[in-house]
Amino acid sequence: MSALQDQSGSTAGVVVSGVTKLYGATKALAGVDVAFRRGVVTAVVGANGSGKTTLLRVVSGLLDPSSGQVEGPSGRPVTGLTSAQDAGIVLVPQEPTLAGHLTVWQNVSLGRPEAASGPFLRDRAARRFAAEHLEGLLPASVLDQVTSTLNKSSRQLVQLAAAMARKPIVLMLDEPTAVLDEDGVLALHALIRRFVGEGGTVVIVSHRLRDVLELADDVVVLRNGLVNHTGPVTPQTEHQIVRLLSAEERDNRPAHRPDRGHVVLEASGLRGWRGLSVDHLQVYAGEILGIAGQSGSGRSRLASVLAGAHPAEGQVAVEGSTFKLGSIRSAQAAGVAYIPEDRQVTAILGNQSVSANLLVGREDGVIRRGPFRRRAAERQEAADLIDRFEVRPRDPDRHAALLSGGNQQKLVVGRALSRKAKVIVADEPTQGVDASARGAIHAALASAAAEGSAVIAVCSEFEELFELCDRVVVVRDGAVVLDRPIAQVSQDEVLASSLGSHLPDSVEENPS
Ligand SMILES: Nc1ncnc2c1ncn2[C@@H]1O[C@H](COP(=O)(O)OP(=O)(O)OP(=O)(O)O)[C@@H](O)[C@H]1O
Repeated sequence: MSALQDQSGSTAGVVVSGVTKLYGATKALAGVDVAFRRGVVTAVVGANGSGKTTLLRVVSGLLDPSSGQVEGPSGRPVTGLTSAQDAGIVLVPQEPTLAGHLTVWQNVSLGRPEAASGPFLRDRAARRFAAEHLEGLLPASVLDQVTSTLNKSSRQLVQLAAAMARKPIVLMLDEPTAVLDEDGVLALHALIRRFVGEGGTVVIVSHRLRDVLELADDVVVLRNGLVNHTGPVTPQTEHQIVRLLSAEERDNRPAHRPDRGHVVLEASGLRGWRGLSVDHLQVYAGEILGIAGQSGSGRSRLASVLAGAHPAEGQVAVEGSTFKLGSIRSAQAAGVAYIPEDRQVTAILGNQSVSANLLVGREDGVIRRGPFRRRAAERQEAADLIDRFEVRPRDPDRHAALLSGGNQQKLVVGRALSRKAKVIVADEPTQGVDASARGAIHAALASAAAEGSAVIAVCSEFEELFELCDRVVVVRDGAVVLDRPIAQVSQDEVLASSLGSHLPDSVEENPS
């Protein structure tokens, strides 16, 4: 960290002056003036598409601003990637940039002179170098693992170790906690506190209010590419942010659902895929079943088998008819809609329009009459979905790749929920979306259940689990270890069973 201590007494880490960024007619940044202080964590919050990622990319030299300028910690202007790197500005992006086929130690050490001789890594030195930077984030046992075999949370922590290995003075984090499990969040928070304690500057983009309130000293709220509010985090901040972010007052509570109906999905004897072992699971019409568990527990594996996205032994039936496990097509034909976890990789057709992404695969009477597609009806349906799921900008013809991360996610969710499926399997349905869209997605899942669908949602956040679901199953080591109505279980019990630990007797006697 000597680079940090070498800095002059100035309190300004980064100064952004009059920065605009245009993408054709879209003004992603419309004249941003903001300073990120040294020794301080600044949270940047705002609705999906408000310009947060664009601001981080401009500051870290990945994007040239259309006008305005950025000054780094030494007071020198940042004019591109190299000058940002020279200024010690390091970005950890939303989408991981690791080389999946390399080991963890190779990814952390890549490009570091301390670990190389010429263009080649010195294996022992590089491994030692990587181990130092991984400490406190992940156990040393992962050093030799091929990075693509790690779960998302661990990959994100490797990305963070690789960023710290670049000896940053300014650390820019774009949604770092979106994919982290609870341990990962704690490790990240500890690392950030240490780093700012030594004089570093941290800028963190996050949709999780918890990050802002627990971690940040300053907060910057962006709205439509402009700074809408900036100031210290105080006890009033939570209320202020929620008010500033919700475009309109909305009732986020799910609609009332009737009592659950008949069995819609029934799984039995599921075996395989890294120890998955579920004897029997039923999901009923009108209910939202939450799947909880630690990262790596098998919660996402179970969801993807139920959705036909991964083969396994055993059977899954929808209203009595089995479909072919491992065949999404067969599951879809049986009435299953799937919102996968890695949606930007597996679900977005980047070079297709927003409207094509929303309507892909739709063959129902709204869209088609006999052999003909109904173009006007298609446009209307796409416009309705854009409104309902708050996709921004409201442009059905825009390439999906040009949307912000949260808005791409709304496309995948909107597509799945518009099909009137019998079963909806949603893996982290609100990951990365803003507070307002989160409410819209919860309401859409609740209304699908109210109309008789069986909804299955993988929830890593307790808040979402308890707000959204009627029943919870907890998965540990590939097996269901708890299955309970949500009204009869406490957060402590869910946590304890996911960890395989026991609660003190007094708590076990009084669940809820
Ligand atoms: N390469 C691009 N081409 C065209 N428009 C873009 C491009 N990248 C971003 N935009 C647009 O710029 C605006 C700001 O996007 P940005 O990714 O900065 O938002 P964000 O606040 O990070 O959103 P999120 O919370 O969803 O990640 C959006 O309207 C987006 O559609």
